[in-house]
Amino acid sequence: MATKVVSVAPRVEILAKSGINEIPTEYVRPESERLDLGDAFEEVKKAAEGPQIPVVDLQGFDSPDEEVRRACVEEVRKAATEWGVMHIVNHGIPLELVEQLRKVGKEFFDLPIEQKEQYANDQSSGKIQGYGSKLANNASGQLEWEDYFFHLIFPEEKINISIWPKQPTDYIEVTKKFGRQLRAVVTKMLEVLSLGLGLEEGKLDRELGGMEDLLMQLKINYYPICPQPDLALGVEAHTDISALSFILHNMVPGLQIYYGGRWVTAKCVPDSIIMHVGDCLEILSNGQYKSILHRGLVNKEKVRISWAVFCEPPKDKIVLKPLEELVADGTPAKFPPRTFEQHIQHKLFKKTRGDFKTPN
Ligand SMILES: O=C(O)CCC(=O)C(=O)O
Ligand SMILES: [Fe+2]
Repeated sequence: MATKVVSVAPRVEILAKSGINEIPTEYVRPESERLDLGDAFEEVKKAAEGPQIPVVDLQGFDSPDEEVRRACVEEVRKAATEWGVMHIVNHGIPLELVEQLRKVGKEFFDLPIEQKEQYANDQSSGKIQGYGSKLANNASGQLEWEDYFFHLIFPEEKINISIWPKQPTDYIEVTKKFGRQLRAVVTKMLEVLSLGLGLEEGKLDRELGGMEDLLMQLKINYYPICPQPDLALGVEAHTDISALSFILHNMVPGLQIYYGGRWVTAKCVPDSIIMHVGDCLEILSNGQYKSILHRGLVNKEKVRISWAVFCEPPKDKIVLKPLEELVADGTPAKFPPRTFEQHIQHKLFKKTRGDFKTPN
């Protein structure tokens, strides 16, 4: 009888709950990477000194006063240029809705494993939406300390609701509502970022596919408690392939940004949403806005959950390249033209080859 070889991703939640004191070797990072790893709670204490991720207030952009609007654009431009990441406050999403989103996501992950497995994705057959854990994608077999749930949330016509969690029963309603609200923030941020580049305010949204084609993918990252946080990573160092990424979390620290030659741990800023510049925006802006290297630490005390929403152009419809307005004799194009799909393949190729220290 022929046996089918299936690669089953181990669920980190099961490992974490098994009571082990030492993590399996696949989760142990290489020695060079381990030098500056640590428990996220310890690292965030150290972050009190040193550089901080900028906090940007978006309220100014709605002001009737042109000066106030301009100051807001400048604040965002500076953060996107120097850091490529910022905490946004007064983003406009009702805080009760953010709380509901956190609640339904947590309730899904609180379900028994067998129930979550009914939503398992199947990466080998291209079914990437659903419940999953990282599959080793290089020879070292290196794994990350997290499970996740991944699905499209916007535009609604493109959603496949049949793969969304049915439990808790309000998951769908709350998550859809959040998707709509976040799309309004995306519109606004792309306006601000366009103006920051001296472009007309609708430019970046259109270049990325606009209301019909720009996709918003939600990834709920679930990082169980880890007995050896100084050996593991929840998410290894990477830049996001998206145009923009938004992150909410359950106020447990973990996110680190590579800035000024060292890892800076993000503080938990109440009522804020984190926004990253991703590779696509770095390309369109000809490198003016930076797609930064970041990673996720784990800890010994608390489960961390984060909600990452990746805003992406369609895979093949658009050729991404530095915008004409930003290319001149003295500032040549820094990136060759490529579709989003080609960009993904290019990055995967570099990664499987092992030279992933400076992704892009
Ligand atoms: O959990 C986080 O804070 C970051 C997650 C992340 O970088 C990602 O999912 O791409
Ligand atoms: Fe990321």
